[in-house]
Formats: sequence, structure tokens, C-alpha cells
Amino acid sequence: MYTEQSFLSSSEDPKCISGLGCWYSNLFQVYNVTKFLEDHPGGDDVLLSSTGKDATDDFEDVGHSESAREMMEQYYVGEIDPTTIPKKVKYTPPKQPHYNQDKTSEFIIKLLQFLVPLAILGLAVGIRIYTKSG
Ligand code: HEM
Repeated sequence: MYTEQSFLSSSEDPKCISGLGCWYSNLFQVYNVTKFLEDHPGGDDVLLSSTGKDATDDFEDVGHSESAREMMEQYYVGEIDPTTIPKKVKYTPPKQPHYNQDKTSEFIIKLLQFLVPLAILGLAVGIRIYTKSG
């Protein structure tokens, strides 16, 4: 099972309107390739390494066939303005509540850990002195 994986591609074809001329779109095309990962002839690892970023060069460098370009259409999600993509979001975990608020019991345990062996030692020495003198 794959989690949702998409990559971006900048428009290669200029958009043309007769009389107005052509211009290149500054928008990115988004492709969700989750369902294609297992079937991609180039393997899922190359696809995965191209997700979450502009994969135009990765895609073009391979020299994909016309049929590959046609296949792309079924994974097309829509266009996105790259300036609206948030920069890398740094994850800061939510502050955890501090459970052991009561430090008293911790202190008592530490004190007992120190006092109990001391008491046993004292008792042993006491018995020894008492039995010797007897
Ligand atoms: C939805 C997007 C994509 C589709 C539909 C697609 C489709 C295909 C197809 C049909 C092939 C077989 C060869 C061909 O017909 O050209 C192929 C090969 C390949 N693709 Fe993709 N591909 C996509 C995206 C990518 C991306 C982003 C990469 C990133 C590097 C990539 C890398 C490769 C590689 C390395 C091969 C193997 C080329 C070879 O062995 O000759 N593909 N792809």
C-alpha cells in the first residue's frame, strides 16, 4: 500500500490564443501517481524520488514515448501556482503535558534507597557488637 504521491510538472506547451499569441504557463501541473507506482515500467523508486517536487526534468530526461505522455493524463489532478506552495514545513511536536508533577514521591523513594541499606548495615553492626559483648 502506498500513501498518496504526486509530482509537479511545468507546462511544456505554450498556451496559444489566435490573435493574442502564445505564452508559457507559469503554473505547475500536478500528477497523482499513487495508483501507477506498481505499474510504472521505469519502477516505483524513480517515481517516488520525483514526487513532492518539480519532476519536469526527471520526466523529460528519460525521453518518455508519446504513449507515456498520453498515459499521464489519467493521473492529472490540476494546476497549482508554485508561489503558493508553502516552503518546507518544520514539524514541531505539540508540547506534552508533564505528568509527574508531584516530585515529593520521587524524593521519598530516593531517600529510602539511601536510608534502607544504611539501616540494615547499622542493624548488622549492632547485632555483631551485642553478640560479641555477650
Ligand atoms: C504519470 C507520469 C509517468 C508516466 C505515465 C510514465 C510512463 C512510463 C512508460 C509508459 C514508460 C515505458 C517507456 C515509454 O513508453 O516511454 C516509462 C519508463 C520510464 N520512466 Fe516513466 N512515467 C511517468 C513518470 C516518470 C517520472 C516522473 C520518472 C522520473 C525519473 C520516470 C522515469 C522512468 C524511467 C527511468 C523509465 C525507464 C526507461 C527505460 O528503461 O528505458 N517516469 N515511464
